[in-house]
Amino acid sequence: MASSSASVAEQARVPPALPLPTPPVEKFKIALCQITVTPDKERNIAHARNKIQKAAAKGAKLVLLPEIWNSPYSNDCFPVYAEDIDAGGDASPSTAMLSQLSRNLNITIVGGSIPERSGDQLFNTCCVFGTDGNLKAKHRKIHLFDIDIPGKITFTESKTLTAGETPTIVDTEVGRIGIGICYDIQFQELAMIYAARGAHLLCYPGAFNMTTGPLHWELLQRARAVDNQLYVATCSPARDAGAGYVAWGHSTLVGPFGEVLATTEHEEAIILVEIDYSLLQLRRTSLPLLKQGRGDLYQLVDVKRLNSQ
Ligand SMILES: NC(=O)CC(=O)C(=O)O
Repeated sequence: MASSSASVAEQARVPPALPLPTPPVEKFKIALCQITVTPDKERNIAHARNKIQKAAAKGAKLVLLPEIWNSPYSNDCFPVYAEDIDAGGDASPSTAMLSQLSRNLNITIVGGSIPERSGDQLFNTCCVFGTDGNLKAKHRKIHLFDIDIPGKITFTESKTLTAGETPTIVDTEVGRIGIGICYDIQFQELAMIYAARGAHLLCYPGAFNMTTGPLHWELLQRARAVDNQLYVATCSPARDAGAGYVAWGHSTLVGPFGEVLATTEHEEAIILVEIDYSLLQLRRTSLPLLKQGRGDLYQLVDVKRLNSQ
């Protein structure tokens, strides 16, 4: 808790120019696997397996999957397709596959998201596996997708899902990665906290829709990247125009100047692209935003860190 001698803001203040940790690798290939999702869960798992193997064979050291890749994206399906990730094994065939592949292929996997059952609650959860096959982090979507755009789209994830309570930043063999799921990208403070904690890359598995997709998908990714001067990767399911929820697609990698480095349309695709972390420091030297922030006028407060002190 905050002591009386220092204000809450002073205690939780995030230094504007936290030194960037030295990443374990400077350059590597990331694969964004924009895959089709069907009502057949076994097929979805086998299909994701196949695409991850293909990506690794092409040299990917980090593979990113879409939001809700083992199930259709619907409140009716979440309870039916949900897995008990903590129980593992047969209780979570989707994450068992990711764990096995990350170990066998010696790659890091940011495993999109799947519906997770934990006791009597359901979450929209992303699992990160290291090259040893171990679960390094689990991010439960913090901001549930409850929106109502009249005549366009209404969706209420909170009908079935519970929101996560923790930002997730993880040290992997391919750098320090901050995780968000889809709607989490709308909330700039989450990305700012990750940047302040030294993230090199933000990964957002997402399934934007046909209204917010064209308006916000690329804009938000570029905004998060340019504001925080880091890489931002997104991965969507491929579009199925006949599905109840139609995904926008357009999985993308954005660089630390806000530049789109690679993207695609809405069909199935594996986007393979190089990340060069040496650009992070270069861009931050050219454009010293982090040093120039006016901490005397405004500050970012890391409430989670403050509460754990
Ligand atoms: N699945 C989502 O969270 C979708 C979303 O954020 C959107 O804007 O579309």
